[in-house]
Amino acid sequence: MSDLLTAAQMRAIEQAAIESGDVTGLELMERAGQGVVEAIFEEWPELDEAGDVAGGQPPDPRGISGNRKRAVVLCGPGNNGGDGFVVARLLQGRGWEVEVFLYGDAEKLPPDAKVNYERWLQIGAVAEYTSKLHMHVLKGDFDLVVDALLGTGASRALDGVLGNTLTVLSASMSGKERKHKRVAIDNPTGTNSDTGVQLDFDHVEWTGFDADLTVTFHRSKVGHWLDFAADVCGKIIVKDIGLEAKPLTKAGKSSLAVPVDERVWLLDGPTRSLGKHVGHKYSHGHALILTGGSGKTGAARLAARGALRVGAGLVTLGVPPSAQQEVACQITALMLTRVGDATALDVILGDNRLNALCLGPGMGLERARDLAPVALAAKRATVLDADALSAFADDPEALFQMLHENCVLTPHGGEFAKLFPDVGAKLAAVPTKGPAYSKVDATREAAARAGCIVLYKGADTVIAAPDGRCSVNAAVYERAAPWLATAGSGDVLAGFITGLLARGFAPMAAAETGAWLHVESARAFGPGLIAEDLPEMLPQVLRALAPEG
Ligand SMILES: NC(=O)C1=CN([C@@H]2O[C@H](COP(=O)(O)OP(=O)(O)OC[C@H]3O[C@@H](n4cnc5c(N)ncnc54)[C@H](O)[C@@H]3O)[C@@H](O)[C@H]2O)[C@@H](O)CC1
Ligand SMILES: [K+]
Repeated sequence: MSDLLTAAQMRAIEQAAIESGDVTGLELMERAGQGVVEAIFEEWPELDEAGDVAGGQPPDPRGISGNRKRAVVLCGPGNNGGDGFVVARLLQGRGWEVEVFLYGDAEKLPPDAKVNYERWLQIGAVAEYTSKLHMHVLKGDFDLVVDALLGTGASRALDGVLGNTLTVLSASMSGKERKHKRVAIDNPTGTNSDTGVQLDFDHVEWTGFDADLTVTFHRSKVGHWLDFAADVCGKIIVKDIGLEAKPLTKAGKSSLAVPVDERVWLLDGPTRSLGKHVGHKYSHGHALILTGGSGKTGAARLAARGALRVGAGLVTLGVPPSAQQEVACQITALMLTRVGDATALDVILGDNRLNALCLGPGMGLERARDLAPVALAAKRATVLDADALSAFADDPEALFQMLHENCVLTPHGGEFAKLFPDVGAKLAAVPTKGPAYSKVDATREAAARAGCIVLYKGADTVIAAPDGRCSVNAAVYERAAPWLATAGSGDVLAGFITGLLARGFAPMAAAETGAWLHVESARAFGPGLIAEDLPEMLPQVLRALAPEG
């Protein structure tokens, strides 16, 4: 999958293509409409029978309409609506019966949309989009409903006519009983294409357009992978509309978000190690994972198992004396060392072969506060998770001052909001104007402030570096793994990242690769997963990726 674009980036690319004279806006709109129609028939070939009419040919004027497929196209007031008029015309050209509804004032349509509105008027009617529309659709025996109401220009709260109708339409026709398919053009109305967040609407159970398929153009948009949108896009198909990637300026490029895929592992996963002696355990690094006290060591043990499975040569658990017995009884391939306090840790870190640290899982707030300064002063690649983040909730600045560029912070939503309260508040706010602020923006801002990698967890995990690099590891669509939301799963993730750091992965690559493998391990196991299973699935996942690795 290629870069993910914001609405502004997409507009800039379109604008540059239009200004270069290579293509007109009208041509782009035609290609967009064609792309949607192609995607519909690729996804549902059965819809292409088009009654008794050959694809692409005008309908038989004798009108044997019994078998004709029927579509409702809902058009909005902008260019997304313009795409809808193109789709209506092309479907009709393939013999479909098409009903078109317009939300908004035809006189105020932007120029290209207006042209396509008028082209449609030559061959069909346009009805007003009213709050009663859903009744019509519900009663009708339609094969397809096309949402061309709002696309990348959706910018504010929905009004009652738009919101109520979409809610009733979606809510009353979900599930298998529904006969028709639903396609959203560019993004389902009710979502913001930058943030994936649901547009505001004063309705308790507001759902928006719940699509089976979302057809977008040139590149997928960031919002397709984040938040609520991932629940309602159905499936994403990206259609080429003849735009080249080049017009993004250098500044624009550095603000791209990229999706994480198997390349993060394949790049150097199978071979990455520290020294020339690939076969030696120290050449695969040595991770130190600090545990909590007696009765609280499970989380760190999970992390340690993850670090070992992902290929760290050695993994040692740093335990307080009170937990030594407990941990010793539980481990085999892992090692154990006493880390009673900060002084003890300082001594242990005199061994330079300890090249990656993990602080946080089950550690306890007090121990985390005590040990973090020494651990961070040692300047080893370090993962800070769970208690190592919460320990600084009252004074995040104290933590930021100690962090260095080889650190990876792995907060979930609650921890993120405590460490970066102003950023969290911006993310939670419902924007009424201006560009919307997404989880991508928030994670980037947090990484810049912390001066290290921030991995903001969720089904839509976002990973950012202080220099603006950013990637999205989304466990949605065909990668959905809802069973990953299980106790201890985050500890294993911290362990994966620590193990990769020990092997010499750069912090950003370690975070991306760890997050990607985490989801793959969950998918390989399937429902019923518990955190202990995640490290054990890794060999299978890695074998499938690089059998010789
Ligand atoms: N610009 C281009 O050249 C192309 C644009 N394309 C299509 O154009 C879309 C973007 O077009 P626009 O920028 O016109 O944006 P949209 O068509 O998404 O929406 C803009 C219109 O909706 C109104 N609006 C925004 N939020 C609203 C709300 N909550 N309730 C009611 N009305 C609201 C705005 O006032 C404006 O009239 C893309 O998503 C894509 O589908 C494609 O045709 C490809 C080419
Ligand atoms: K739409």
